[in-house]
Amino acid sequence: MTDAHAAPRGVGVVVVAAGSGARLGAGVPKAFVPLHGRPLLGHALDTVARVPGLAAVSVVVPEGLLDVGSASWHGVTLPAGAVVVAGGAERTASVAAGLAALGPDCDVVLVHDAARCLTPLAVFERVVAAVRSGDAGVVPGLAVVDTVKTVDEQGLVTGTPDRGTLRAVQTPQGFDRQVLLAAHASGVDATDDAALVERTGHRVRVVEGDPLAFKVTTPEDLERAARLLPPPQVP
Ligand SMILES: Nc1ccn([C@@H]2O[C@H](COP(=O)(O)OP(=O)(O)OP(=O)(O)O)[C@@H](O)[C@H]2O)c(=O)n1
Ligand SMILES: C[C@](O)(CO)[C@H](O)COP(=O)(O)O
Repeated sequence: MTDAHAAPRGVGVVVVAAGSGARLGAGVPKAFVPLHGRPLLGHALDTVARVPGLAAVSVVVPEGLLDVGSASWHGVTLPAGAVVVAGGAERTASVAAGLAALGPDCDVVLVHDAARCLTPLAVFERVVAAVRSGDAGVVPGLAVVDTVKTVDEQGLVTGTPDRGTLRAVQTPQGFDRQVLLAAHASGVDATDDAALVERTGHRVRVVEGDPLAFKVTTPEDLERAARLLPPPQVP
């Protein structure tokens, strides 16, 4: 856990962008689909570059898009010093690859979905502040507005959890770096990084998320993002 008495080092951010985007069905990997003329990944990185205390960034992309080096890499401007690495077949493997590529200068790590490309900076700041306050893991979340049912394989309801105890969680998810490394060392797959940390017995806190941190998953989500993002300024 981050030592409250040691001088804090910086914040590292792993941006996962290696998914195929099957549900979006755009014909190119989702993070490289344009939104107002620029890839979702570029929009996500605009905000990552403004995270206070930023010390390292790793961007995880599909193997076929590792051709970094051109001035405008698939229309994406990388934050200074960012490294680009290949992802894995599942999100967990992509996060592990990005985590391994982060430089030594960070003690707090944020894991962020490129697909949550409109996440406001304030969410990043809330997550970092909570990790720095001593929580091993911190996730942004929103209260659930629908009643949620658990079901069996036949679709029969097996229970109705108390809605007041549920949160729909988003990214960036923030962690003490050593805790996240240990959690990923298990090699287990999970739908988010906090679940891996929870399994190691560490405390994970939920802070307030933001509706703008929604994940672009379907064509309708992409249309919604286009409506929400102010159009680019024409000189
Ligand atoms: N093997 C994978 C799978 C997902 N991701 C990233 O994890 C985030 C959340 O995943 P999701 O929205 O499910 O993206 P896709 O896997 O691309 O979507 P789909 O399931 O529709 O193919 C995205 O930024 C995606 O690029 C990744 O880096 N590596
Ligand atoms: C990490 C995540 O965005 C938190 O809500 C989510 O679990 C990713 O799920 P996906 O199926 O990989 O999109």
